[in-house]
Amino acid sequence: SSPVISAPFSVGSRSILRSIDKDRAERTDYAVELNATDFDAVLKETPATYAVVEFFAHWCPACRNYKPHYEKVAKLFNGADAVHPGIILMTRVDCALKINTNLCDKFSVGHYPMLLWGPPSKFVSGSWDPKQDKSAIRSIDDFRTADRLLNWINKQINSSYSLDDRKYENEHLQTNASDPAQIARAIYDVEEATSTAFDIILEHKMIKSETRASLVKFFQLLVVHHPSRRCRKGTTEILVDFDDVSANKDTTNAVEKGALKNYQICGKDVPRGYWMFCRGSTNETRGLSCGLWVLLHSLSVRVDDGESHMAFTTICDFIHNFFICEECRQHFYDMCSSVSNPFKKAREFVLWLWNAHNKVNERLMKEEASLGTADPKFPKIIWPPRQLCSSCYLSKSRKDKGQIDWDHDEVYKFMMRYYGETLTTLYKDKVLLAGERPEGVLVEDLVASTHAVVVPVGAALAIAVASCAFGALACYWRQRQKSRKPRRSWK
Ligand SMILES: Cc1cc2nc3c(=O)[nH]c(=O)nc-3n(C[C@H](O)[C@H](O)[C@H](O)COP(=O)(O)OP(=O)(O)OC[C@H]3O[C@@H](n4cnc5c(N)ncnc54)[C@H](O)[C@@H]3O)c2cc1C
Repeated sequence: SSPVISAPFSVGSRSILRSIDKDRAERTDYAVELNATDFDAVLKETPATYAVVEFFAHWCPACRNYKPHYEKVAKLFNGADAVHPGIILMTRVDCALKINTNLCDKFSVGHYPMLLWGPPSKFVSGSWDPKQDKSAIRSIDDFRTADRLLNWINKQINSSYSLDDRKYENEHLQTNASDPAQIARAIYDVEEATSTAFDIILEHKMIKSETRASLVKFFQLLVVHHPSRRCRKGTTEILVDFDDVSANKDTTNAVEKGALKNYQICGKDVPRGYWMFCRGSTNETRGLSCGLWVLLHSLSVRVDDGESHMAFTTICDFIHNFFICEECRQHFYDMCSSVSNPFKKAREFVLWLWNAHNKVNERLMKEEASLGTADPKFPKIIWPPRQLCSSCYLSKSRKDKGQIDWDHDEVYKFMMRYYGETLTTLYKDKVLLAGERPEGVLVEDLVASTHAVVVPVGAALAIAVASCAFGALACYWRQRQKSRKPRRSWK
């Protein structure tokens, strides 16, 4: 029988998906444009050691002329193909936008463009005053050309970056495709994809009585296995209250009333429009759909044998009901439906998803080539390439026959490493746990340092009651909770 429930609606297309990505991320530029709503969040979360903020006004001709210089430097440090990633975050704030007036005032912006430099954390809820002697934030006084700006930076941090620096590029491969360490940065994309997907579900009013169960199941999967701690935490909060906000009432009504809008699935500080691993070289490519794939793979490598088939149906149902790209849902649905025997081992599920993704890659490879819609920097490839995992290829692979002989044991090992160990929460627990929490709920207790979840008795019960009606995964999950020792009692 089919593992998925039937689609109750028909929305979306690839173009919608792309326009959403486009709306959400201005990705033609390397410097990240921030505004008063995301300034603190982005600077707080960036893994970079230093930040440059350019305050400008979009009407200012000098700023327009300066932009190519600033971008030249930003290109070295920002984006998926940065030559020196993770060191300096280059940003800009348009002070001509009303929303940014206070922000620009706080940093004493008196002329355009004006550039400030400092550790990202110092900009968070920060200010700058030219009269202030001792400030971790400094004004950059020599930045008129790309060369001069880079020189100024080099002097600050004793570096010798050059505008001519080039990353070693394999002839056929993208730099990020051949560097296994890059996936560690994808934790941000997985968070952004989770948050964006949830927003889309709400914006498009996709939670209906027919789809509700599949969302709850997916949330349960996220609570236990999402690679980001703060997404596990946020999802738990939603799940604990999900019945209150949506069950026993008309779900659509509850959603329309905005009850779920108050919940932020990965917390309030998740950066937006900031795809790191999934940043395309044009506005129309990558972003959300790349982030979703990475999320799905990172879930697949975290489930146990006993959960594998339920995780599979949960993901199939979720994509089918909630992925806004119609064509994608349909193709994925077909692949899900062709699985006839339940998975017994997590390995089978991991490899199924890997193979399904490669089937999509193979199809899109041809389609994008004929339509000219490929991201020139990230053409589709059959994955993983040899450069990433040479042992995944059996030595006698018959490349000439257009066929790859995979060593599936090696592929499995590689997937576990790549999406498991390497892709994991980077930030400090303390910072996360300082966040607000709903009254009486010690949500941090729900999230242990491993990917297992430790739930205080009350919360376990609340979630179980809210979810057990929806199927085996919930009950299985509930049992897992019961068998774990609560760290602190529920208050
Ligand atoms: C479930 C789903 C179905 C989709 N179906 C369609 C469709 O039918 N038509 C369509 O036009 N678009 C579809 N998309 C979007 C499309 O697959 C890509 O996500 C999008 O084109 C962006 O491509 P990308 O270059 O960022 O790489 P993606 O394909 O998004 O991959 C993201 C990253 O995952 C890694 N990766 C690549 N292949 C594999 C693999 N086999 N196993 C594990 N990791 C891998 C790579 O590091 C890659 O950069 C779908 C997306 C999803 C999530």
